[in-house]
Amino acid sequence: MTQIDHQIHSLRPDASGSKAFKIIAFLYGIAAYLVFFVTILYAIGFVTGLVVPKTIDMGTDTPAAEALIVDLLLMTLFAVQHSVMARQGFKAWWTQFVPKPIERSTYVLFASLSLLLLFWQWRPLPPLVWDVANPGLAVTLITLSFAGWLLVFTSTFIINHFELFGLHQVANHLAGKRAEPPRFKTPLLYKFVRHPIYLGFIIAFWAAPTMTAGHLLFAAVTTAYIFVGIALEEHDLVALFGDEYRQYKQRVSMLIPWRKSV
Ligand SMILES: C[S@@+](CC[C@H](N)C(=O)[O-])C[C@H]1O[C@@H](n2cnc3c(N)ncnc32)[C@H](O)[C@@H]1O
Repeated sequence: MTQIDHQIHSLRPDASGSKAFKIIAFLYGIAAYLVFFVTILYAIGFVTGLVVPKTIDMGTDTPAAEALIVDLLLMTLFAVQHSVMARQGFKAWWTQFVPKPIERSTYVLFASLSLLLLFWQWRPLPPLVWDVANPGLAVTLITLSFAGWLLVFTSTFIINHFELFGLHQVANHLAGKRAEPPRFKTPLLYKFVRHPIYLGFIIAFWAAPTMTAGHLLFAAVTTAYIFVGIALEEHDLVALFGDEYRQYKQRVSMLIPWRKSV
């Protein structure tokens, strides 16, 4: 058994546990999923500036330098939490304390809470970088942004929405089933790009008719973080799936379907 095989084995949700624990774990999984769902809906409003009470261009009036530091700290907190807790080594360590069936739900809950903290504490940076005056172009950009969010949602369902957000694991545990080990998949959009979810986020963050300095900071830092996240994720995927993933990387672009990219 390789080290990775051992880690995967140790991450599989345990089919054991009392009925009461299984029910509590299931309810916890549903609660974590609902928190995630509210957070992602809020994220759409936060970035597009629509519907929600506090958007990326609202918040406490703060001197620019202070706003820059606060916003960078909030994004760093999210990036560190999101990346560190997703690594196989970290999962193998913390499942000594967190029951395996609820490991993914706990990850989803922590990621959602750090995003909610970002939305709450975000400081606006109002200077305009661009403001599209042409109504047709403005509508095209906002439509493109929603197309980005749609790409994110669709891709999660294509790869496995309920497993990504922990519901599959708690439902399996409740039913007394052992989870299957992770499988390499290239369904639909994954045949054209390796990271359609991340592509959707990039489109959603950049396609804005009004781009303030604060929004630009958010789009630039999250895009940089996505590239770091891809490097870390692909390192793990190569360790998990070996040549299958190496060949996939050679065959299929990272983000842009019509251009072979690394
Ligand atoms: C948030 S999803 C993002 C998936 C992909 N990077 C994207 O942008 O669509 C991250 C999870 O998907 C898994 N994953 C990514 N590509 C995969 C593939 N081709 N087959 C199976 N799992 C994959 C990773 O191991 C990780 O647990």
